[in-house]
Amino acid sequence: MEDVNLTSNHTNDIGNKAVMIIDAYKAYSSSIVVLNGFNMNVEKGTIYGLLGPSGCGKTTLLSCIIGQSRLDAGHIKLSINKKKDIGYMPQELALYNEFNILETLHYFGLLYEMCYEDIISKGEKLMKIMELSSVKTQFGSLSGGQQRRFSLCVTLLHEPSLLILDEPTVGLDPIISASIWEYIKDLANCGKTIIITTHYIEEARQANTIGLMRKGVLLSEASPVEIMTSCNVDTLESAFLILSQNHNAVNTNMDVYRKKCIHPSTTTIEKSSFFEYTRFKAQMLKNWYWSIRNWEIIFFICFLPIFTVLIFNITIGRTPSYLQIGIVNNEIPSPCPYESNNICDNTIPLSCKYIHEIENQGLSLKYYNDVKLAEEDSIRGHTWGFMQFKQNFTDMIKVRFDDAMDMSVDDLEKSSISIRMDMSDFVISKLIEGKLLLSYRDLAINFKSCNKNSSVVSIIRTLPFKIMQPVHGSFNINIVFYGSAAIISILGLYSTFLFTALSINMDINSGMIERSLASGLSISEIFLSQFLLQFVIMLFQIGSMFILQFVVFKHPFLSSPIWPFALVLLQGICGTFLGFATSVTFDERLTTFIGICLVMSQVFLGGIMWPLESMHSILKTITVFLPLTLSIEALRSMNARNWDIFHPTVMHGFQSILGWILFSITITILSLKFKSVIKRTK
Ligand SMILES: Nc1ncnc2c1ncn2[C@@H]1O[C@H](COP(=O)(O)OP(=O)(O)OP(=O)(O)O)[C@@H](O)[C@H]1O
Repeated sequence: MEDVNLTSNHTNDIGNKAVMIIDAYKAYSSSIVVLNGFNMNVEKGTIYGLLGPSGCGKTTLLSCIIGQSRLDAGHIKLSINKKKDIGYMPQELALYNEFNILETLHYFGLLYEMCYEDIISKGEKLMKIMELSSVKTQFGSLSGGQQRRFSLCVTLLHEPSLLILDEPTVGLDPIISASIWEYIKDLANCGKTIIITTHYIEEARQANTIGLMRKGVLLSEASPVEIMTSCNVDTLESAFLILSQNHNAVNTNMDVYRKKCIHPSTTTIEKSSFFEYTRFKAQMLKNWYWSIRNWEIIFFICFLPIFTVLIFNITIGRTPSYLQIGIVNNEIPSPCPYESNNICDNTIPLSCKYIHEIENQGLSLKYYNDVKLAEEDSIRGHTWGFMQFKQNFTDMIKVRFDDAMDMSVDDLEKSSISIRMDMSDFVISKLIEGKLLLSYRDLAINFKSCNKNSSVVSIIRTLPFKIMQPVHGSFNINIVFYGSAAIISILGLYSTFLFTALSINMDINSGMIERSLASGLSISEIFLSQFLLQFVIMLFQIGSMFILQFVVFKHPFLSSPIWPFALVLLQGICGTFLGFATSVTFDERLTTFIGICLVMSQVFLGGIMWPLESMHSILKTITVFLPLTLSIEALRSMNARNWDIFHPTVMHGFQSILGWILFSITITILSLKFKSVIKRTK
């Protein structure tokens, strides 16, 4: 919403006038000058018909009168100074299709600080006048004419003294239009002032005064009869044609225009206060109705993180089953015919003992008598590779480790296990490689129970490493645990961003925000109520993600839950503010693209797919400024390393997310200040 400049020396002492506009200027750009020295006077208790061709600036003018837009220069003086003394009916209906009539009346009534009984009695009276029936009917299911009449009911509900009606009869049949005009005339007789715009020029004959607007100025302002008499015609349409032809519009000289705009514009309408409990309650009530009517969206947003965490844990990091490798064992006819696999039994060949450990690692084996066959099967994709034990493998390996220096190349070859793998799949080939090494390690462990001096044991003990307990983490390393912090953080930020941007955009597109702001609601109340709704959803989302991840799927969680929870909550809050910032700065489509960019960049550049350490130093510096990079690292460090809040890594994570929250708030404030954003794009 644009701010409205309020200067104290412009009082609303304007005698019998309800509205005075003095020397008004307004342009959207150098090519769209809408008001160019515009003057207008509306007497109290009269109907003022504002006429002009489409696009001449009627809506812009009305929006300046109600304090939604600001003039570039000039003065607006009103006999009233509070927004709630104005009843504004926008050109578009700007009401929720999903709400029923009672809910809509209840919302707007509360915005105007009316009590429930008052809302009901006045609402029913108006409904009768406008010939509308059940209050339980959904607004969206009313006919076009009924919707327009109901929109007028909403405008009249709080009995305002100044009514501003933007094309109230557009698209209505003549009978309904006539009944609306009759009612408007009754209101004027009761002392209300009405400004009405219409495309139907002849309809405006019923107004007390008519203002003919063209190219940013008022061509004439008088009673319909006076206008027709002065032009010597008997229809308003002809009069308008003559006046337009006589008017020599000059192209606006922008330098002159800018000089005019040196002095600030003024208006006597007050800005809505920052916070008013009743209006906030109205907004919360609206959010409640909205959530019930759009339960699918609420359900999706609440369960999106749960569903994703479930899928993540169920699908990623699991060991692929039925990984088959081929075995060619020239030492003994395959498969090994031994009943027991006693590791200490020296009569069992070493190849059989090793094959047994491989089976224990969950790999399935396919035996071949010929290397050629094993190779062909592997090329066709029936196995992930094959290994070959040579003849006398056990004997040769003993020699290799007892007396390797004197061995021939041929014997050395016989003491090796040849492995040929399908390396086209990175994950599976690395997994099989790891399993083969692990089965070798297990073979070694099992041998410990046998003769410790055996030469075979010495094979196992050839590596000069003693692997000790890890500093952080466990031997049972898992990609899912690595991604744990990232998945929670991305869901925490993205789902709140999505929900906020979606609901604010829906409100902007329906025109509901514009209409509510004209009814006195403040931007702070809109954001606060949206934030509260979002906060409740966020608590549910984060709570359920934590329970699933750390209780059900037992991801490492070494720290106290307070700081990790607080960090994810801040990430959610950041998503909410980013949602505000983008939805008030950009339109719906751009907001969607920004959301997608946010997730993609975070996934690919934020150290989620691959460690940051592998990135080019310039890219690494850039990624630090993404919303989640540092806070994901902080969360991972708290959970897996038990680092506290004072550790620099954790501290930087908190600082980074707080910085992004501040950045989003700043963008929101700047957008609201410099752009007329709480408006549908025309
Ligand atoms: N937010 C905006 N940004 C840029 N241009 C705008 C904006 N709002 C209106 N305009 C332009 O200003 C001019 C006046 O528009 P406005 O809606 O005030 O006219 P109008 O007389 O109410 O038209 P209509 O009778 O068709 O509703 C139009 O050329 C319109 O395109």
